[in-house]
Parts: sequence; structure tokens; C-alpha cells
Amino acid sequence: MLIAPSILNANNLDLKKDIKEATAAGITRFHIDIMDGHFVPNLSFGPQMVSDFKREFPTTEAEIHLMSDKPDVLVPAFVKAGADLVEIHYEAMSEEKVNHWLDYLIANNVKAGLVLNPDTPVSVLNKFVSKLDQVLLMTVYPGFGGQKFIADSPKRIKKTRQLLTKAGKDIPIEVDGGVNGQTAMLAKDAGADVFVAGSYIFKNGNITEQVKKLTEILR
Ligand SMILES: O=C(CO)[C@H](O)[C@H](O)COP(=O)(O)O
Ligand SMILES: [Co+2]
Repeated sequence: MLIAPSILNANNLDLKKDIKEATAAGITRFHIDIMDGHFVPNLSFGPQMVSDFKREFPTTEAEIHLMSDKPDVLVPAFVKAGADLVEIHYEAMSEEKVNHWLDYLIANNVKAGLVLNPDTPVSVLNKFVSKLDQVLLMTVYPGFGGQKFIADSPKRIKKTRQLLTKAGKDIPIEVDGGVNGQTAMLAKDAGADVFVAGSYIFKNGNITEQVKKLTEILR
């Protein structure tokens, strides 16, 4: 089990302090949401956030959740910035492009992830499964932090686990959106391994306490 806090809802003017506190509480990977104002109706961070992050926290993993339909410019930019894992959206590009960018990540020794929106059939994973290091199932519609976990997500997680097992691929399933103490348990029981948590960690008062609580719940 791995908790990957999303810095989207951390204090953007005091990110280093928030990241340091979460790291001290045991976090080894952060989820960095990249929103382009086009594929999703919001804006967030650019490649410099990732290069600054890796300079300040070289041994902590930077996981890039790329919510953009401009992979041609942005995937190379985030690889160059030092991303450890890049997750591209199935819905954001043609299947040919999905294949191309997964191959690019593999060639550049960056872990490759594919993200599915809540209404995308998980069966599309069959086409790309051999190239993936991780699957990210959205448990909200992408664009904003602080939304409610979609109730039928555990069903999709189970289906995805069955599909991966059938394909002989033992890779982590990550969930993103509305993860808290209760929904993390539902996702875990359904077969999830990696838990993105934004508001739960950064908007509930004490970061250390929130990391400890979620770690305990998922133990
Ligand atoms: O990808 C995302 C939104 O598109 C974020 O990672 C996600 O919403 C995390 O925030 P929270 O835990 O507050 O739901
Ligand atoms: Co995300």
C-alpha cells in the first residue's frame, strides 16, 4: 500500500513546508496534478514545479498526473524535468498516441501509467497492458480537488484487478479523487494499492496526523 498525496490542495504558497511535513511522516511519493485549462477546466502546475521538486527532494518520487490533450509538448517536458512516473489520460489522445507516449516513457526509463476517467470502460486497458507500470482509475471526474468519491468505483477496481490478473500483469492500481478514511478502505478491499489523497491530507488541519491516520487505516 502506498499513499501518494496530491499537492493540488496543499498551500501553494508554502508547498515546501507541506511536502517536508508529509515526507517526515513517511510519504515517499507525491502526486502532481497537471491541468491544462482545456482537457480539464482548471489550471495547476508546469514542468518547473517538477524540476524544483526533484532538486529539493531528490529521493522522493514525483508522479505526474497529466490532464492534458497536448502530450506532444508536455510529456517530453515533464520527462526532462525529472518525473519518476508519468500518467497519461486514455481520453486525451488517439490510441496511436497512447501507444507512442507509453513507448516514449519506457525508452526514457520513466514509469508509465494510463489513467481512465470514471465512464471509460476498463476493458480498453487490454490494448496497452503490456506497456504499463501502473493503472490510475479516476474515482471523480478530473479537474478539481475536494470532490466526492464515485460510489461504483470499487466495482471498477475489482474488474481492473481481474483484467490484470488474466493478462498476467501484477501492477499497482491507483485511485484518485475523494479518498478519505472510509473510501480508502472500500478501494483497498476492491484491490487498489496506491491511494492519492489531496484534501484529506492537506485540508484537514494537521498533515502529520492525517498521514498517520491514513497509513494506519491502510495497514
Ligand atoms: O486528479 C485530481 C483531480 O482531477 C486530484 O488528484 C484529486 O482530485 C485529489 O484531490 P482530492 O483528494 O481532494 O479529491
Ligand atoms: Co490526480
